[in-house]
Amino acid sequence: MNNPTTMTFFERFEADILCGKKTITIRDASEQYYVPGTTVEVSTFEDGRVFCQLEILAVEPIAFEELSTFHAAQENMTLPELKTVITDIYPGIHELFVITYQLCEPSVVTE
Ligand SMILES: CC(=O)Nc1ccn([C@H]2C[C@H](O)[C@@H](CO)O2)c(=O)n1
Repeated sequence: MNNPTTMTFFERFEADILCGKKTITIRDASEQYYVPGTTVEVSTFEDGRVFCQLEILAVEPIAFEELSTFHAAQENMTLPELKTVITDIYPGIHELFVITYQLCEPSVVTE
């Protein structure tokens, strides 16, 4: 899918994204088509509630075995926690993509 404009996150990661502690997400090949420089609308996976916009900064392939404490810190996790999360979401997967993003400030609506 070219130039996707939406992304979902599990609700349990919302607070870390909004306070800037989580600055990457690691996804499977189906989500490799985000385009750096574009802005995506972000909603919860569970109920589709929109909670922010993110600017995509980079999309880079990575093997599961290459995940490091650096990636874990960017996810606000330890490396064992990150590997468990990914294994639970994507059992048996090796080819992954690191999507780096930054939080967009909410736009102010004026009259
Ligand atoms: C539908 C779906 O896969 N949604 C996902 C996938 C991953 N995440 C989070 C969990 C971890 O913080 C990283 C690494 O996969 O991305 C998610 O919130 N929602």
